[in-house]
Amino acid sequence: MLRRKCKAAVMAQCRHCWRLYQATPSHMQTRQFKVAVIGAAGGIGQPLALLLMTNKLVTELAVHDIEPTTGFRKDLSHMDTGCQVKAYFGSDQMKTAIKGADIVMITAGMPRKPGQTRDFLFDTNAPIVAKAAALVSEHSSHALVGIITNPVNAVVAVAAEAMKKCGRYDPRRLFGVTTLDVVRAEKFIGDHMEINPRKVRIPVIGGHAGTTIVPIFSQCQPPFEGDKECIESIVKRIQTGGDEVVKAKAFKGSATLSMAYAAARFTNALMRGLKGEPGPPECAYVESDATDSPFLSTPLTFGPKGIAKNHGLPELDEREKQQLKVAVDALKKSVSKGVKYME
Ligand SMILES: NC(=O)c1ccc[n+]([C@@H]2O[C@H](COP(=O)([O-])OP(=O)(O)OC[C@H]3O[C@@H](n4cnc5c(N)ncnc54)[C@H](O)[C@@H]3O)[C@@H](O)[C@H]2O)c1
Ligand SMILES: O=C(O)C[C@H](O)C(=O)O
Repeated sequence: MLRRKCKAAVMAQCRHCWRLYQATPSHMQTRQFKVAVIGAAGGIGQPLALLLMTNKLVTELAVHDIEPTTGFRKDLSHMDTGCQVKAYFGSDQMKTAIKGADIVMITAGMPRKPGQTRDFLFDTNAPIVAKAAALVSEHSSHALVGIITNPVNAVVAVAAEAMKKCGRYDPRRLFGVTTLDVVRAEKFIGDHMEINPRKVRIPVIGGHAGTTIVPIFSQCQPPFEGDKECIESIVKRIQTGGDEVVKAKAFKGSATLSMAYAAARFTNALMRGLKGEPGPPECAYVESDATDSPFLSTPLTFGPKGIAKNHGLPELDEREKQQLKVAVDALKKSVSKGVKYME
């Protein structure tokens, strides 16, 4: 049947002044996105869900946790943002939450306590990530997957192996979320230079733990103002930002609100890519051939299939080259640990 172009004008009422205005009929609106948050009832999951509810690109939000999510969903469902929220809980419902999702953000798993390293969480969190990754492969293989769960450096490799086992691994679609390192770098540099942190752009490459976090001050925009000692002290603060929060929260978890903010920024960048309207490059931990480490965070431009362009290593000064070398040695071990776990 030949389809005629619909010229119908739909009148809608402005919620502020009550005047009628011409609106786009719903069948002509551009398709927007279903995002699933796994581990949604947790410290990061709840504020992330809240931020995603307010993003106009998200039309369906699926919240899943092993803990009940019904009350949390009811709460979100009263928001007049135009995003429909659906709740799922228990291991059996994870697949339904994931089904048809354009983006799956995985934040399920244990956070660390003072004195623990992120690596300490591996045994608990690796099976959770492996299961979620396998379900994405089986039920929504086109989805872009952001892994927030620690230790990111190792569990992203776990997810990749789980997807390979299902025969559905696409390296353009799997990301370890390292945006919090970028957010911290921009904030600490902005404060130091007494400028708005939102005006700062700096690539933070490597991984997401201690010395694997490599902020590239030589490429900071606007150019960084400060001496070598000053750079060293801010680098150290970015690398230990997570420890700073873990210590301050004193056995009540790790970064949740700043992480939710960072994850919402990252999810928004992925959605802009899916729409074919990418913003500036964002760093994330992805399969990479830029160094000897099979995974590395570098600046990426997103597109309809995930990574449209991996910009690879930025230009590095001598100090940054040394830092990257240390990072790559550690990352190779973390990735091997993840791969071995899935053998
Ligand atoms: N990538 C980063 O920059 C970054 C930053 C902060 C925290 N993290 C990590 O994110 C993870 C979550 O942190 P949090 O503070 O939200 O922890 P949390 O304990 O508050 O929340 C985790 C949630 O995951 C749920 N969960 C556990 N197993 C699950 C499963 N099998 N299926 C579904 N849900 C499950 C729990 O019920 C809980 O609600 C931790 O591993 C933490 O280390 C990463
Ligand atoms: O430090 C942690 O354990 C959480 C997270 O990785 C962070 O950087 O804040």
